[in-house]
Amino acid sequence: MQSLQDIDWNTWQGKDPATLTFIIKDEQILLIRKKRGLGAGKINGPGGRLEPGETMLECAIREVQEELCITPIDPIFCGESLFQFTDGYSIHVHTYMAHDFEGTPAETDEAIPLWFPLDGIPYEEMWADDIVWLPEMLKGSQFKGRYLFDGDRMLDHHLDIF
Ligand SMILES: CNc1ncnc2c1ncn2[C@@H]1O[C@H](COP(=O)(O)OP(=O)(O)OP(=O)(O)O)[C@@H](O)[C@H]1O
Repeated sequence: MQSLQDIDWNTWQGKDPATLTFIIKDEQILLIRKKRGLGAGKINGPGGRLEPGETMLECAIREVQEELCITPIDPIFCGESLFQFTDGYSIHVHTYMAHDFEGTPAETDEAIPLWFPLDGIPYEEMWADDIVWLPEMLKGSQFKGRYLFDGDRMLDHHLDIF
C-alpha cells in the first residue's frame, strides 16, 4: 500500500468513525495538546471516536465537553477526512466548527487547551494532513479528503472541496 490508488474507496469503511471540532472566536482558534490516545503529543482539535448509539453531532459535542470542559454551541458540519494507515487501521473523521461555547476551557487528563491566532496555526506540531484541509475549512469551503499514512508520515493525499 503506497498510494491512494491501492485502496478501493468505493467499498472503504473506516474502522472507527470519529469527530474533530474547531471553535473559532475573535480571530482565534481553540486547539488542544493531546495527552493520550491516537496522536498523543500533537496539537489538534478536540475530538474522538463515536460511541454506540450517538450521532456524529452528539459525539462532536461530547468530546469537546470531555476534553476541555466546555460545550460548543451549534457546531456545523464542515467536511470529512478518510484516513487509511498502512498497518490496516483506518479512521473516518467528521469535522465540525463552532463560533461560541459555554464554560471556560480547562485542562483535563486528555488535553491541554491552547488558543492560537488564525494566522499562526502551529501546523508543524499537527498531523501532516491538517495543513491540506484546515485552510480550506477556514475559508468556508466544505471538503472531503482521502489520506494514506504510514504511522505519522503522510504517503499520499487527495482533497476535494465544494
Ligand atoms: C491521521 N491524521 C489525522 N489528522 C487529524 N486528526 C486525526 C488524525 N487521525 C486521528 N485524528 C483525530 O484523533 C482523534 C483520535 O482520538 P482517540 O484518542 O483515538 O479517540 P478517543 O478520544 O475516543 O479515545 P479514548 O477516549 O482515548 O479511547 C480523533 O479526534 C480523530 O479525529
